Amino acid sequence: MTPPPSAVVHPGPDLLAKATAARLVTLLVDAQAARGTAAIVLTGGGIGTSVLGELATAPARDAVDWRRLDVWWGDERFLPRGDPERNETGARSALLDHVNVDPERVHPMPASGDRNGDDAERGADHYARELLAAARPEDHADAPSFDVCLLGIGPDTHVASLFPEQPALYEDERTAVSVHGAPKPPPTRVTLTLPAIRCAREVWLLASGESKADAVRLALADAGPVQVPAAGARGRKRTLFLVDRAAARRLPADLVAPGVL
Ligand SMILES: O=C1O[C@H](COP(=O)(O)O)[C@@H](O)[C@H](O)[C@H]1O
Repeated sequence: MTPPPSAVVHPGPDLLAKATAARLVTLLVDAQAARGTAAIVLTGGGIGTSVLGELATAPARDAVDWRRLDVWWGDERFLPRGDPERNETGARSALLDHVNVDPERVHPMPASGDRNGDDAERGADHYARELLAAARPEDHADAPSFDVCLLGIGPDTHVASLFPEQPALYEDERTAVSVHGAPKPPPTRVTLTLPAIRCAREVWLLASGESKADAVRLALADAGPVQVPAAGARGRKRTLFLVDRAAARRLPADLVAPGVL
């Protein structure tokens, strides 16, 4: 059974980003010690990219063997490679350009105009095949058992590019799909599905600022994932909400350590 989620509240966005980066160093070092390699799923968005920036300058960052890290993305805006709005572009300039990753182990999602042209559907199928090729028999799934999947939360409760009530949320087989008509620009995207996200040992949901307070409350309530996608993003071993005070403002007191809010 999937363990229930828990929440850690930090005073503000800066400490949230720094503390999450420190937590990531420990998780990746532990994963490499246990299994030889580690696999992370990156997110875009404001706080997600700040965490990557903090990881690039974290004092213990070189305790991680960056050559033995597999890097995946939870979603991507289907735009040309190098477009500043792509999550990949943000992750490269915040972190990946500053650490010694093996380019063969970095798996960006498809871009418009690359080998699949402007066909986001074909691009998503290609990504699903890459995930399948990386899965090992012991994963018992069509995607690897990522050590950690980072996800930002939108004010509408979206995670990755899974927006409330959209068809991608009904997907129970494919691990990556295209999204058309996303309510947040750009309208065309590629995203991991909930079954792929649930392959992760740990899912960390990041939220900062008052505009996320209702979304965080709903994501921790017993809401259905079609209405509240963040409520469906759960890790096999652990689901952690890493939030700042403003984003935690509407959480029930029993979910927050005394004196934190
Ligand atoms: O469009 C997206 O938005 C979410 C959340 O972004 P934020 O700036 O509100 O934190 C992000 O997690 C997702 O990866 C991205 O494509």
